[in-house]
Amino acid sequence: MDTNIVVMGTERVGKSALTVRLLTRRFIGEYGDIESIYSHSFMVDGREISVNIWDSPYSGDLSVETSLFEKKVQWADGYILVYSICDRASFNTVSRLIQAIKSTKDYLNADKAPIVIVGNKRDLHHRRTVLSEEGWLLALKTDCHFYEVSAAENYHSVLMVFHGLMDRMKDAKLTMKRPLGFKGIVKSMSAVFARRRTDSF
Ligand SMILES: Nc1nc2c(ncn2[C@@H]2O[C@H](COP(=O)(O)OP(=O)(O)OP(=O)(O)O)[C@@H](O)[C@H]2O)c(=O)[nH]1
Repeated sequence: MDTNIVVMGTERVGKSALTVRLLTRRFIGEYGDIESIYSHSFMVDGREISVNIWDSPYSGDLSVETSLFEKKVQWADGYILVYSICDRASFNTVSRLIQAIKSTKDYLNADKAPIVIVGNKRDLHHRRTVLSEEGWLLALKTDCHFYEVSAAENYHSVLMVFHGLMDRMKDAKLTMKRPLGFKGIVKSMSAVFARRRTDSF
């Protein structure tokens, strides 16, 4: 059984660091800007769930009409929206992303979207510009889960983020949705790269 998760947020907030931490338990420091879809298996309630994780760079354009954004929203069963606690603009973007995902879902007449908000770089608390309370409040207002983590320092808190999302998806009975096989992944990726060649999004 496959389920799809997309990781979104502005540049340099640690999307790749979180994804790589989950997959390898390691923090390697620099990740480049390669866009990837990874596969990973989770045990949830004694059942193995195969998850495709799309580590996706920020396109800057959140309009519902944007086909790439719409494609990501449509592809995913759950969303991890990342900001850096040292970067207020990245927090504001997460707030806009939540609205954009919700309106895209409405526009597509699709199911409710399980979303987890992640404040990353918790180890840099001396440079913090976004309070934990602001993250909690945003989550409360938008009916999302919230975690503050450090991909640099800790594997378990990162694992909690993904498990938290899986639980929400299970509650929404979305893990039973359509499978996306390898062909589907390749198709999504080639759509992304085809668009990249013609468009600087
Ligand atoms: N101190 C600290 N640095 C982090 C943490 N997570 C990521 N970084 C650093 O932040 C920078 C950006 O991390 P990436 O994982 O590449 O961020 P990204 O969001 O994937 O960036 P783009 O690919 O540009 O969209 C790198 O230098 C990482 O080492 C963290 O938890 N703490």
